[in-house]
Amino acid sequence: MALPQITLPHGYRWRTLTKDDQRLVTELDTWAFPSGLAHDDIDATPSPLTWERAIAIEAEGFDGLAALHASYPFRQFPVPGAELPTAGLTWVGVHPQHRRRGLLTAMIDLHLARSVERGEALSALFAAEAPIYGRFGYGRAADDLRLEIPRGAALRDVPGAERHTIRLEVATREKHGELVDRLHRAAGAAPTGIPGINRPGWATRETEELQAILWDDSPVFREGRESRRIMIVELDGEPRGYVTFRRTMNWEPRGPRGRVHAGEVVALDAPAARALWGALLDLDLTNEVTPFVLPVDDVITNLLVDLRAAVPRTPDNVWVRLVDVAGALAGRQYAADVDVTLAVTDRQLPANAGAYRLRAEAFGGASVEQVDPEFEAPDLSLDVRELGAAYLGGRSLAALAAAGLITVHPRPGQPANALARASAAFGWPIAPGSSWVF
Ligand SMILES: CC(=O)SCCNC(=O)CCNC(=O)[C@H](O)C(C)(C)COP(=O)(O)OP(=O)(O)OC[C@H]1O[C@@H](n2cnc3c(N)ncnc32)[C@H](O)[C@@H]1OP(=O)(O)O
Repeated sequence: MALPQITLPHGYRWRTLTKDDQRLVTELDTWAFPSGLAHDDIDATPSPLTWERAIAIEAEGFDGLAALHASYPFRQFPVPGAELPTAGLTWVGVHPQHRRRGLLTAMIDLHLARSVERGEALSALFAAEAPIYGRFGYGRAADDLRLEIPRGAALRDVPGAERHTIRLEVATREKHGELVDRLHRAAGAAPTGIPGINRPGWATRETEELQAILWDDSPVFREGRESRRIMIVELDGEPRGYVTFRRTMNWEPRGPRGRVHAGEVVALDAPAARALWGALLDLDLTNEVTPFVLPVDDVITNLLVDLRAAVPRTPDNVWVRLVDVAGALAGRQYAADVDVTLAVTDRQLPANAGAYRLRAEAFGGASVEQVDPEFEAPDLSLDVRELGAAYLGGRSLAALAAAGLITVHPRPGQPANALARASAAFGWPIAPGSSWVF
């Protein structure tokens, strides 16, 4: 497929990539993200890339690649009460010799143009550095929770947890791939068991490449940790949840100080979650459990008697950009009835700029109509970046307005507060978040 016409700075040209370019990609990638690993070791592991979505930049008189970006084709990216085709921007890197010349800017323009062509209403990403992507219309849409939970930390009781049993095995795709995929999807589709109330941002590994990298267990990437293990919680022989983990050992004068590095902690209901966490917090020779990323409202926040002792931190998780504002607004559900007109600015995608009247029923259908702001005065004015931040339901429009990032236009004689109503509608009962970094 021909690339859309996006101009590069003088002396640079676009280059498509195939899997035969793996070494070039590794060389550029280790310039952008310093790594002590040998290139042969990196190339021996599966690549997560969907090659036809990986685009590089070459420079005149320069060996190798000057820059690279790619995206994952998420066809079912969860948004509040629905799923939307989404381009998961990833592997963005510019060789340090070519930085700050506008190559990232050109790559984002190309990425957005291709996303429009493919009909992807959203783009989502994890940011290597938080200040990079706001200028391109991405909003910080979700946070995640990092914990360091002391071994044996007291947990609240949940009736029925005691009926569960625990199985511990070495994790392999052959044995656990189907189970993990099924439970992960089910936990994202209905984290509270209420049909339709999903976890926005809970991306699944939709491609074969993403499945392959998930299960790869090359020793060079383990950093002294053991091979990947899995703990499965069962009720009457039926799997109800799992956690993947690796332990490290540390013998200190006061005794063993091992650590459990938990990958993904997933359970279908509260009793299963209580049983799983109870077992995870009770592994011999360890004194701490560090889950990788958890949703900020994960059940563990309410099960732990002393959350403070687990030193909670909440860095940014998924960033979201609306590629098609009308399609994205109509493509999610809302938590309250709403009728609001939004005036949206968008520097990179001017076709998005305009006024949109959004009408939706709580947890039902939504419709969006582009209107003439001359005749239909907007209630709120905001940039596409703020819309991205609020889109998954994890960041309140009212809080963004309180920070001066959204302008509210009061309507004379209308008592209802459009900001409060829109804020309630854009929220969602379950916090957004992805359980893995893409
Ligand atoms: C989704 C992902 O893959 S996240 C991974 C991102 N990659 C990395 O962090 C790897 C290391 N860094 C890099 O490869 C590069 O420095 C990049 C990709 C961050 C930036 O690439 P560049 O080609 O230098 O960016 P470009 O020249 O287009 O800069 C565009 C603007 O962003 C700003 N910018 C670029 N990088 C950063 C940063 N890390 N922090 C803050 N601002 C930044 C520039 O100053 C510039 O601002 P201006 O328009 O006001 O002048």
